[in-house]
Amino acid sequence: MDANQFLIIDFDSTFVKGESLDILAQIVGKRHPDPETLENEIIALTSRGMDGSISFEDSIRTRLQLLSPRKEEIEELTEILKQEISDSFLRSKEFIEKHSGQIYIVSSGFKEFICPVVESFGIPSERVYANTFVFDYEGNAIGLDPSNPLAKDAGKIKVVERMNLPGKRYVVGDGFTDYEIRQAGLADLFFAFTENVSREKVNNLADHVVKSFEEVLELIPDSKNTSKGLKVLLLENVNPIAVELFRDAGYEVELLAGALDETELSEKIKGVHVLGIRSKTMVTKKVLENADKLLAIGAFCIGTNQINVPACQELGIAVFNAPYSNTRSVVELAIAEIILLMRNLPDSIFKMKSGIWNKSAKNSYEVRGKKLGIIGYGSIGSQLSILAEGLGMQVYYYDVLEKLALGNAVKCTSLNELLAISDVISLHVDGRASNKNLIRAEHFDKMKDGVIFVNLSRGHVVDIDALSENVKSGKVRGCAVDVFPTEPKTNQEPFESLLSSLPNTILTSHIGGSTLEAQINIANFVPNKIIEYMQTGSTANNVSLPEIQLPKISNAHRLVHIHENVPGMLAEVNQIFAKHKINVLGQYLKTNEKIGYMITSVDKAYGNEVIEDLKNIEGSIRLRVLY
Ligand SMILES: NC(=O)C1=CN([C@@H]2O[C@H](COP(=O)(O)OP(=O)(O)OC[C@H]3O[C@@H](n4cnc5c(N)ncnc54)[C@H](O)[C@@H]3O)[C@@H](O)[C@H]2O)C=CC1
Ligand SMILES: O=C(O)CCC(=O)C(=O)O
Repeated sequence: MDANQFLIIDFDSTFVKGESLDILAQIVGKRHPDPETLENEIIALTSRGMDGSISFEDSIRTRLQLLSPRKEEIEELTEILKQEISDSFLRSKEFIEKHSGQIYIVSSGFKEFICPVVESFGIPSERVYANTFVFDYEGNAIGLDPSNPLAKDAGKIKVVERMNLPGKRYVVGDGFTDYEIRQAGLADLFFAFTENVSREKVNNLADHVVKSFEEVLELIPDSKNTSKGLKVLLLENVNPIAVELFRDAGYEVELLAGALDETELSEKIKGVHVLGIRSKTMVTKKVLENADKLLAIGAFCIGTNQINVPACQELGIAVFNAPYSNTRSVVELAIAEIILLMRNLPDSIFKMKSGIWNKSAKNSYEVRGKKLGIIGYGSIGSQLSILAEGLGMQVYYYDVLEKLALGNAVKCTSLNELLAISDVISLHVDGRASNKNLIRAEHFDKMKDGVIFVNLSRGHVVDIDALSENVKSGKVRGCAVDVFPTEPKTNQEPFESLLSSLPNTILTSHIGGSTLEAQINIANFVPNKIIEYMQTGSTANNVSLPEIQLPKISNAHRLVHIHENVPGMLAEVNQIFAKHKINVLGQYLKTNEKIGYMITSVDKAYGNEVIEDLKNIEGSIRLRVLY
């Protein structure tokens, strides 16, 4: 059992073999005129209270009135109960002692006889929630403390609500009132415990019916598998491998074929822990405001401009992408398109399909010796540079960052220099907002007459009207466009573009990265990064939070604290650990200009107070208990 798991155990007929008040009836019966009737009445009232056929409040009050036990009779009961501990609990004594910090007894019985029984298992009276007797001056129990919520119907619900345990809660018991905790949404699982008694009505409601405490322990989910109950929403038809990987790791996965618009996604995102998208889904501020559970976003592509990354950063949401998985596919398409356009093939193919035979060398050129200008010399641009050189092209490039020239490529010091020199221009910048209309009318004016123009980067980077005008005028002799300012959300939606009827023009449906190889690479890469992040806190390769990759520490508990990057955070967090006598085994903090990301491994389980204290530090953004 891990630090964020808690067991809530019933006492009567669960921790001990019988119903305490039934046993008490036998003891009290020794001084009663009609012991048999008393016993039968008590047993019947117990049973009807336990299976929910009368209210618990009525059941306990009537039983107490009938019994009126004396102090020494309660002491006698305690001694009997010590001998009546359920066999499987006795066998699990070592486990209970070891994890007693996470075990609570919640019973409608009485502390007076429960505490002495469970304390021998290391469970102190503070973790026993039960009724207490009210005694008269002669030591007779005349009632029960009415202010205790357990004296009333639905008492267990109130108690567990107040306990506010910070993690997974598992209820073990044989009665309807135990199930009610789960029904109220305050427990993750309810185990109907049938080692001593089996109540059909209760069993039917349980998540698991168990014959022993060992069975409970076997069925408690491995909390290191932090994915249990977590929801993944995958959009835009990501490869099924991703679905399998998340399902294998225990996530609940929903896969949709298309993208969703802002309104649809704002609704759909509620309750989702991990969102997977490709390039079309816009993760806007509004979507994030509705993302009540979101911990991570996977962009199953290179570009992340469709995601409001700064907002994710402020909310402590990790954003992962696949920075290299489809690079080669885009480069190959760019090469293919450059060759096709240099040979004027789109028009020749069209003519042939229309029944026109036109054997001609007009407007048909080799790529060898031509000048290729690459705008954006990142992963794609620089790989295109190598392949194009292999075909005999002379490569020129322009980038806003200082980039090492590969092979014989020549760096241009300005965009205008590149535009003026190139026979072919290929765009490979990222989709940052400032790149909107990076290439517009004034830039086409600066290009050579008869230039070939390729855009496989992002639609908004080129002014489509200007491109269209320049193709029509012949300034641009041919163009290939894979990305558009507005793209259909699904394959069922129609596509319209100004460019559709232009000569020597290749239009593709944003398929630069759509090869089987690339999609398989991405579908493996992104889920694995996210699963690792969810389990260990490792942010390696994410684009929103500071990056930390961690060594595994065994026999430790780990939590993640994401906070505003303000002075003194490390000290404040560690003061809290010191205050609670928790020893730090490993700690990693990395900051960027806005936030700090801190992972701490500690030597022992921490309770709600620690978590609350950490959450209450001014500037805390998010606290995740990993294990
Ligand atoms: N059509 C498709 O299916 C695909 C499209 N892409 C697009 O290609 C883009 C580039 O991908 P990578 O090369 O992997 O990214 P990258 O980040 O490695 O390279 C982008 C380069 O562009 C440079 N840059 C940005 N703005 C610039 C500007 N205004 N002028 C000059 N240089 C500028 C950057 O400094 C960087 O070196 C992606 O961001 C994505 O939008 C990526 C994969 C598939
Ligand atoms: O394959 C896709 O859906 C998008 C590819 C892309 O544009 C990217 O990787 O940035």
